[in-house]
Amino acid sequence: MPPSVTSETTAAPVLELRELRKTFAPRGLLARRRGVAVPAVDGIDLRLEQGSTTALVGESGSGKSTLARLILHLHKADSGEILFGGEQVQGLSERDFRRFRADVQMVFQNPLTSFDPMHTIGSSIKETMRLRPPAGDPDARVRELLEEAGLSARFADLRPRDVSGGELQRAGIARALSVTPKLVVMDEPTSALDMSIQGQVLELLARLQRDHDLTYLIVTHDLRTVRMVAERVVVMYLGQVVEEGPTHEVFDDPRHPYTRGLLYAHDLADRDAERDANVRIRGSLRYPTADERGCRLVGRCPLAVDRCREPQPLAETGPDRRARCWRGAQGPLDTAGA
Ligand SMILES: Nc1ncnc2c1ncn2[C@@H]1O[C@H](COP(=O)(O)OP(=O)(O)OP(=O)(O)O)[C@@H](O)[C@H]1O
Repeated sequence: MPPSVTSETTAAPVLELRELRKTFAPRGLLARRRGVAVPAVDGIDLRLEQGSTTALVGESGSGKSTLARLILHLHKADSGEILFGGEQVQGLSERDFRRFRADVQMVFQNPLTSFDPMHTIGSSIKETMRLRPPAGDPDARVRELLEEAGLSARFADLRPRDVSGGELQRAGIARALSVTPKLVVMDEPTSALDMSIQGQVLELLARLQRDHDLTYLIVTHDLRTVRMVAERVVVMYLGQVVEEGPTHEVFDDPRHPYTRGLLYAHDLADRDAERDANVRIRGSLRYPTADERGCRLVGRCPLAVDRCREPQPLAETGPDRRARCWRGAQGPLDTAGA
């Protein structure tokens, strides 16, 4: 999905996050194994430009969903700032907050659980539309929205269980658009769908983005989709951004071993047995202990050396690119010395 506008203006980004942080109270076995409480979102900075698509990737537990929920105000941040169109969301009046709630919409992974099974698709869309009522007849607007999402008007009278997964996801997209949002946050928008349908839904999203100048933030594990649709990618590990930049640059020349390991695990990097040992990220998420201040990947990284035990800033690795690895800051991972 290329951006619909290539703007060279200095207009405020649609969304900006500054030093956003959220820690949950420890729970369960995993928490007991942790040496120290690690924030689910740990000082994240992010800018989303109008009309762009950014993908948020990382293993389960890296904090992607928490970040999405903080943006949608489904969680309250412990600290940091969220700016929407240059305005602090925390300080908005009730009326302006209602406007913000309409401007930022969500498309869920599983449309079956996000639609009320007792209501028709049309009445669910009308319910959302109450946040920003249309100028004309709401029923006519529902039909128009469904048609725009590639569904006939008769879908308004059907219930979620009477339609296919792909059709319901289209209805979910129509529902998100019903309040003319500026930013749409999507959590694995196609992963619950058959392969054959996934492409069609991605095409629909691309068309709607062009037609409405929408900004997309896509949370996903599917790096192939990221390569197809997102011009920017943000890689998270244990609550931190470890790498970010233009997708094709990051995928062609990853500057953090974690990014390279993810690409390798998804068969998006050259594979052979010799390379395996230098590239593969070992084991599963491991939380740092209280005395560990360096790279959070250190126990799993095939390239780790003593220097990695020092704090690693998110360093420039090129125009509009950053990585949290001293090695990547020096150059491509295969050439930087230890
Ligand atoms: N409501 C909550 N209460 C306590 N801990 C939570 C809560 N939500 C998330 N966490 C913890 O925060 C960390 C980040 O989780 P999060 O769901 O944001 O990761 P994720 O990258 O989105 O994973 P997934 O891809 O599986 O959705 C995890 O350690 C998780 O256990």
